[in-house]
Amino acid sequence: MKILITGGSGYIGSHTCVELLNAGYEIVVVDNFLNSKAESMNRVRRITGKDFKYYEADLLNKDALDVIFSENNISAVIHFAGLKAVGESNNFPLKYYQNNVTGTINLCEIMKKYGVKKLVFSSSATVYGSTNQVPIKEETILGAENPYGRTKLMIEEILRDLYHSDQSWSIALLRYFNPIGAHESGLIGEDPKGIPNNLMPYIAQVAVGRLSSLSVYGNDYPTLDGTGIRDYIHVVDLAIGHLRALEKVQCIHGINAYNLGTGIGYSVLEMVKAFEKASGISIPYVMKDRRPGDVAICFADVTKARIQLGWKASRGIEAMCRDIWRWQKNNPNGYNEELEIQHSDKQPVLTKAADF
Ligand SMILES: NC(=O)c1ccc[n+]([C@@H]2O[C@H](COP(=O)([O-])OP(=O)(O)OC[C@H]3O[C@@H](n4cnc5c(N)ncnc54)[C@H](O)[C@@H]3O)[C@@H](O)[C@H]2O)c1
Ligand SMILES: CC(=O)N[C@H]1[C@@H](OP(=O)(O)OP(=O)(O)OC[C@H]2O[C@@H](n3ccc(=O)[nH]c3=O)[C@H](O)[C@@H]2O)O[C@H](CO)[C@H](O)[C@@H]1O
Repeated sequence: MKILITGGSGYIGSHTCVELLNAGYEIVVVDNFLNSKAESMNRVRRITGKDFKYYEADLLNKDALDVIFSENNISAVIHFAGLKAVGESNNFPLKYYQNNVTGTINLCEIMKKYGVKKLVFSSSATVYGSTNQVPIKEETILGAENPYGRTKLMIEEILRDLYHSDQSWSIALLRYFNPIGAHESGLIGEDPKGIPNNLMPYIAQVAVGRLSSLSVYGNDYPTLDGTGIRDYIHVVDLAIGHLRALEKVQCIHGINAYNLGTGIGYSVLEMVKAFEKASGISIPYVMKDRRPGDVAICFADVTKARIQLGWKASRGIEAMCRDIWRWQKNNPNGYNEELEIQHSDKQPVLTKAADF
């Protein structure tokens, strides 16, 4: 029995592949490589010493999904595949609804056809909108502020309807806070296309000389130093959270949302200092106006995941910064540096990468 990982070549997916393989699971990956490189799959093999199949295919192509399910004995799905850039989603909402929502509906239809009803879904703290009640509990009223966030909210609703129509489904909705860091091998990590939107990849690219200085968005928030506070979580802790959620959906029916964070908030300037300490490199920054749509403080109440999944993040910001730096230093241009990509186990191309 195999676990299908959609979007498994991406940042969080590749780290989860490592943890699944290390825990003895057999996996199969589907990704269209729209926002990732196949090289991450080679790196996962290098880290784990284990082999697995991956398919270059798009969730918008239902026939391709059908082939994947027919060729593999899949018992459960971890569904990462989706577009995730907030700004881009404002400019191209249809692309986001099409990719994220239709892609998920296609996946669920094929899962249903093959009687696979165990699903772990990548949701986001973005479904809490601009709530200012912290720590944020799962019961907080939901409301997203941009098309990306609304795709996550809609998918959560669709999955709730699906469960209510057929209670033999088991679904975990994992609401990630701010995933950062990299595998301690330095072989896989976050490799954003273009200029990073998010804080830590931006800082890492300043450190490695790809960008000149960080813009700090707002120093007049009601926080200790005026800068925004977030709940940063090490991507390996997050990946392990998926294993616990997978175990949960394998033994109970139902649909449940879980916050995956540390429960601790750090400000932008605290993160800059922590990164400087871990890397020994000074990060020049300039204060700018607030970024539209940002909240002052956002961190999770993680009690539910601790009690119901038996999961708790264990890595602190020192480890997060150290591991980002190791990844960035060893791979200053992300996965682009690898000249030769071996496709030994790559499955036939089932569809071209989406061309919206
Ligand atoms: N990274 C974060 O800060 C964060 C926070 C909250 C939630 N999430 C969610 O977690 C998931 C994974 O995020 P990530 O940071 O690893 O992103 P990522 O972009 O690195 O990984 C997503 C992967 O999905 C693939 N993909 C996208 N659309 C596809 C499609 N239609 N068919 C096949 N493959 C497709 C991409 O090529 C990519 O490899 C996403 O759903 C994202 O919305 C991420
Ligand atoms: C607008 C945006 O992308 N929002 C996404 C981002 O939220 P977040 O805003 O929580 O993450 P982020 O990494 O973009 O920003 C973290 C903090 O750093 C600040 N900052 C960020 C970048 C920078 O160059 N300078 C700077 O000061 C920012 O104002 C905030 O206070 O990540 C989340 C991950 O859970 C969700 O996916 C959000 O939808």
